[in-house]
Amino acid sequence: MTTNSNSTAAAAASARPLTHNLGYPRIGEKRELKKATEAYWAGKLSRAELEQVGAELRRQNWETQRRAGIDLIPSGDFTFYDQVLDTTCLVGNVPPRFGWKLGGQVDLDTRFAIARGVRRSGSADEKGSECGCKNDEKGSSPATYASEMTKWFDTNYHYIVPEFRADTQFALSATKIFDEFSEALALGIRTKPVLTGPVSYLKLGKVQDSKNPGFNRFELLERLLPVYVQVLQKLAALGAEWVQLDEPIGALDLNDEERRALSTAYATLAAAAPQLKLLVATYFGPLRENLATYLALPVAALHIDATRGDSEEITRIVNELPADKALSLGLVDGRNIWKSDFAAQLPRLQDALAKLGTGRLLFAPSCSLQHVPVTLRNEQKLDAEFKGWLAYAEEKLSEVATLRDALAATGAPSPEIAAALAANAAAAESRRKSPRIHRPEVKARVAKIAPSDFDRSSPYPARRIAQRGGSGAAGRLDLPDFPTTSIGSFPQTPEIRAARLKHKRGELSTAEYEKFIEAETVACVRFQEEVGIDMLVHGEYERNDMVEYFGEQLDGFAFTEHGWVQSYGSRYVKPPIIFGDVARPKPMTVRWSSFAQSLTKRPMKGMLTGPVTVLQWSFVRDDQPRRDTTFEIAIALRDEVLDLEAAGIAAIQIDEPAFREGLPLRRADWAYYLDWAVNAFRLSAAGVRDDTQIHTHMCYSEFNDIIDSIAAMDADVITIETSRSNMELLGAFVDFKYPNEIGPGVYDIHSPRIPPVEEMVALMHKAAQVIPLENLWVNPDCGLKTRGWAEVRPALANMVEAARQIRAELGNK
Ligand SMILES: Nc1nc2c(c(=O)[nH]1)N[C@@H](CNc1ccc(C(=O)N[C@@H](CCC(=O)N[C@@H](CCC(=O)N[C@@H](CCC(=O)O)C(=O)O)C(=O)O)C(=O)O)cc1)CN2
Ligand code: MET
Ligand SMILES: [Zn+2]
Repeated sequence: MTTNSNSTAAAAASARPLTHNLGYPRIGEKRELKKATEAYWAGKLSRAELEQVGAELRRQNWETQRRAGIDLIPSGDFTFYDQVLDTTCLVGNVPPRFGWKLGGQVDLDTRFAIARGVRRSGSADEKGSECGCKNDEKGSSPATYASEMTKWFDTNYHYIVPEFRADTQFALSATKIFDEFSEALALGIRTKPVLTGPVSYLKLGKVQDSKNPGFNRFELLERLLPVYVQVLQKLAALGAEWVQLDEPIGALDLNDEERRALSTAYATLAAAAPQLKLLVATYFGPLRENLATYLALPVAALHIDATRGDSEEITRIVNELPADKALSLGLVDGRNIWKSDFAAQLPRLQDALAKLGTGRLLFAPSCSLQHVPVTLRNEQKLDAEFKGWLAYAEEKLSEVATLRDALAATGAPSPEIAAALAANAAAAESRRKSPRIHRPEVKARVAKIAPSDFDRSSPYPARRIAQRGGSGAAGRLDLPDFPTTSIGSFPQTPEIRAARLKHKRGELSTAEYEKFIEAETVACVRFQEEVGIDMLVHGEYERNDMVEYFGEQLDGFAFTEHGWVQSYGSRYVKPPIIFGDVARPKPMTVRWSSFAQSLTKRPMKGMLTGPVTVLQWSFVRDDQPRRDTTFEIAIALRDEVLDLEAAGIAAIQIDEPAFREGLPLRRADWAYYLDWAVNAFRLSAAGVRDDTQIHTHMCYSEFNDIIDSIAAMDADVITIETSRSNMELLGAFVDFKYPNEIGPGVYDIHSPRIPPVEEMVALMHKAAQVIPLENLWVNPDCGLKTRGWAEVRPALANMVEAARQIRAELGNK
């Protein structure tokens, strides 16, 4: 059996740095994992068949990485849902409400239950019923709601939030990490198992303990460490040589206690498993004031993100790294799809090599490759020049190996290496010089932005009168008190997705496809009228995704066929690629908004995705600041907003659900971001007349610390997600005295549950205590695209009834 530990020896012998990888996408190049998982949930695939798909994906991934020239290949990075959830199962931290008892093994169905909740038996678990935005799948029984889900750092990936209580106990409760190591070993690959580190695990979770709400979860470290010790010892016994522990919290603001927890944890772990080489990985940002702590951890190697670090810090690390430690340089960007620029990297690497020597240097991508698509091989439709600029996961691994080979070569490089370097330089040059990237007219428009372009003509109180009337005058919109509306999308049924696929394949003409979408839109408008909603939406049936759809219509964006990335569980996104200056060749949404408005006398809300969200959910260019790209998008959206207004649309929603996610990981960097992000939104919105109502929508909570910036966006109406937190979120809006109109969500769209009228009335009462009555709207938490009609019909009918009751009780008209 040839195992990869031989390559460790080989590397030492030939004195070249080791290559390794932190994690590989598990979804499969054709989304095999999604299809199998959803089939299993639907009862169409057996547990054994699902496990078989998993095993096959792991085998392929390991083989791919070996072929690419990676010495230390990860295991344990595969997961059927989420790697943090896998850690929860490993350490037996299953929340008590799932009825699992410490001492047993956590099986696959319990994993899925934690992630998705358990419904009352008998309710269909259909494909479209998963949560749409962020959170849990509260089943009909309160004992079985899912664990919360939240954003993984500043990515569009969501992890399952660990829950802690004062009485939480841990025990080794899953064999997955051992099984996968042995599985790979049987294939001749001695992998490097990957675990979420204990301190990040605690930091990224939250206390859910009604008896001890103020409990400090770091007190659990002592109880948690023995399980990690057991895991490490068992891995060592199975033959592991290296183990990777992810502690990405190094990129966050940490307090002294958290830093101490890192020191304590690794002192314990290193002492308990002296035969193992521990590699602690941090990524997504520089270490700053956490640097000394990480440098002092008693481990074999420290991995840092060299694509997001600052270069002075990296130089310091190279110079100050203790002699008993190796440095893993994450030099190939795991968060973007661009090819590396070797010429820019090699000098710095040569310097690191000269200082550290081959034995103390490892090469890797910056972070797990789960944030990029699998392989470029299947992209048939990208033109050769453009494709030549890109690297997905598989290609990034080859880059790591090439960089190592180029550096390890003594004397003249081999012809292969020389050719690889030349090809890389040619690609970089072609991209730098491409006329497709630079559009002087776009840059000229950005340069011409005037301070007044960020401001509406009048302040909100005057706009309010123009829009909704007041002081005896009628406004442009005839709305009752507590107007009802929805957030935009209606159910994206399998029929709609199937029709779009047929259209894409050329099996359905554009005329036929549009006729089909029109019919769906008509039905949606009729439904909203019948149920009695005041401000309508067209349903967004024509959209595959709220970002990809705009990417497909804007210049400067490319879209891919297979560029899927996991967003959460079995839900994936295909982020468009922003490669050049952004421009709008023609109106994007006017056709559908006008069509929908023509069907009804009620106001039809135009529906756009905001500049920050488009940026945040795309792969972005790395040759200009994010701010500049966002302003280009904002100008394109501004033109669209004005076209909608000219087409007679009286209310336009500009969604910014990723506004919070875009916030830098370090508080010290917030002010700069908030300044340009707010301005980008204002630029997109401010061109309209006073009587055109601008809405925005956000569905990721925790606005408390940025509420003043949200107010500064100056939307006339903001709809936000609040129902799950029982309106807790509104606290921020009260303390701050949010000046404009607000629709706090009263219907949790992440759940298949139909909210009863009384419940929504009660939520409105809560909101009415803290928000001026005349500012309140009634709406769901988010769009309805992931729900089914069977739930949406009665839920919206109940919502309208709730608004009627509130109006009768508290309203004037
Ligand atoms: N970009 C983005 N990020 C976001 C969100 C979002 O809406 N968009 N919401 C938040 C939560 N994240 C989410 C991410 C994905 C989905 C989601 O529903 N994804 C769909 C894919 C959406 C899509 O692009 N659909 C395409 C392609 C659909 C498809 O798979 N078609 C089938 C065939 C159709 C069929 O028969 O089902 C195929 O190609 O094989 C379309 O509708 O055209 C999925 O994984 O199932 C929901 C929420 C945060 N981040
Ligand atoms: C993730 S926010 C979604 C907003 C969008 N307008 C929708 O309703 O789907
Ligand atoms: Zn939303």
